Amino acid sequence: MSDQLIIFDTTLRDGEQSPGASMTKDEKLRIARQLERLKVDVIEAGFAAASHGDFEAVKAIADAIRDSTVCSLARANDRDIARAAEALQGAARRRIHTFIATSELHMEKKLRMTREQVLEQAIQAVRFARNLTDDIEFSPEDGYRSDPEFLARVVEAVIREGARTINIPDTVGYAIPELYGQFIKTLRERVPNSDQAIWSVHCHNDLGMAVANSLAGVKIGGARQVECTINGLGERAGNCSLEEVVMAVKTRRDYFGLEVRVDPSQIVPASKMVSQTTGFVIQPNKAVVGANAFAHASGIHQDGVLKARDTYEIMRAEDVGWSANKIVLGKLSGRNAFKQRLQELGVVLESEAEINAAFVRFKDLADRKAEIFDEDIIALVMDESVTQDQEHYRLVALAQRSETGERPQAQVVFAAGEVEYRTESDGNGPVDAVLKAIESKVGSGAEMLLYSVSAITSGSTESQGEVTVRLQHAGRVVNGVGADPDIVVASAKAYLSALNKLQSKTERVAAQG
Ligand SMILES: CC(=O)SCCNC(=O)CCNC(=O)[C@H](O)C(C)(C)COP(=O)(O)OP(=O)(O)OC[C@H]1O[C@@H](n2cnc3c(N)ncnc32)[C@H](O)[C@@H]1OP(=O)(O)O
Ligand SMILES: CC(C)C(=O)C(=O)O
Repeated sequence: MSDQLIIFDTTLRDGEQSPGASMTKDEKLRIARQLERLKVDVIEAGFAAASHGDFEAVKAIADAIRDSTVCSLARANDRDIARAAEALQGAARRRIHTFIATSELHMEKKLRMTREQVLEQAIQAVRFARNLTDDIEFSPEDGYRSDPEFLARVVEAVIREGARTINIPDTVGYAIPELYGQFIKTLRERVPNSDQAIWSVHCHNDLGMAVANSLAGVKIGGARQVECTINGLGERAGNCSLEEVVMAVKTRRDYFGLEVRVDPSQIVPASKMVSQTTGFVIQPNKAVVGANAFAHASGIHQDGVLKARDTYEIMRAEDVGWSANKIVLGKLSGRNAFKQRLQELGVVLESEAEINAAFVRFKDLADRKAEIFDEDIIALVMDESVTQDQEHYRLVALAQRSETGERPQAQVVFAAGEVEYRTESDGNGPVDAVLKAIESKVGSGAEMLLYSVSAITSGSTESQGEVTVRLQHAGRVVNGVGADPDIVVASAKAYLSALNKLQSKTERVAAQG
């Protein structure tokens, strides 16, 4: 038996059957080119008989793709099969995939056909398709819920007619891995000409077992083709996810002993393209392609990964197309990850005491903010070095009240050396009230040349605000910077930081004479 596992991607056919995932011809063509870069063996481009648009999409893909086989699905009737063949005419390698349901339920209630009629229609369909092209795949729809004895008769007959691939779908995601694997194995043993075809699995994810079932079909059943989709897109709860099945086979080559042609470095680009095209967002904890798949947020894991990646990673982020793994700093992080990030940012803190003080402030910030970005750390360390060097004024507490139609009020407690001051004021806005309250006690007489606020971390209202205050007094100009998720607090810190600098300059001037 071959040790090559064929990857049959059906994102553009079964994936498109997800409600809301309909794609235009150009979108499908763009994804097909990415699937070719990914080196999937077969691209199921659509269902040519479904509509004029899908015919054109299958045709465009067949005309453009050179390195993967291009396939169209077709019901087991001449019209659908002829339409598929026509759309696929320009393909370098083409496949017609025809199907008909074989379970009692589907035959009786949906097709309203007897077993013998279904058997005959399957034979006629494959015979007709075989006259149009060599590469024919046959699927007994709802195969897993079909009577194995009848299923074996159908499969034997279509192989005799020239079907090269026999795909046994778990159409409604009812299978259990071990049972599905055994089902395929037993079926292969029952079909006398089974070795004249490649066996394939096509699993749906209704019970969340599509990948596990597909892998059992391979390992236990001996299937050598897996039908799958990018991001597990597909009818209802989706299909077997391509990225998971490929990385399982590659990562556990010791167990499966199989080769896949897929270039894993194209997985994440493909996943992003499909997500952006369909608007189906990828859950962060999705295996392989989720934003958190290679991210570490807790100190013990971060420490382990920094010392040896394989302590907590079984795959390399770069191998599947991420730029790198991620150490996400937050409240669960430890000193080692913090120090490493300082180093990466080129921030040099001289002593362990300085690092420890910055780390305490980092933990304090992390308690108030979900994720700490690089800019947060730089601001936090800058704040810290001012504090270490020259802190005379320190913010202790602050309260402010503003209401529509009322003048904002602020109460501030700050320390000047050993003495603590309580002060209050109103102002045009909450920031104005706070700064006026401080100035009313300090009486610096400094003129404010600049007040600016920026969100120093991207994306959300959770970001830290960074406030810069520039003061001028007696011919000297100083900048004070303060950062905090609350911009009124950041403003008070920035103002006090500028006052500290003014004061230390005053002291230096006084000392010099
Ligand atoms: C398990 C799967 O994913 S199967 C693929 C599912 N994908 C799709 O259905 C997407 C594309 N489908 C379509 O665009 C349309 O359903 C078409 C063009 C195929 C058919 O449209 P219509 O002719 O209007 O038929 P409609 O969809 O209402 O019903 C399906 C008909 O096909 C028959 N049929 C279903 N499966 C098959 C089959 N594999 N082979 C032959 N006939 C079939 C049904 O019995 C029904 O026949 P009836 O009209 O005599 O009752
Ligand atoms: C047509 C077949 C392969 C299918 O999509 C299914 O049964 O789920």
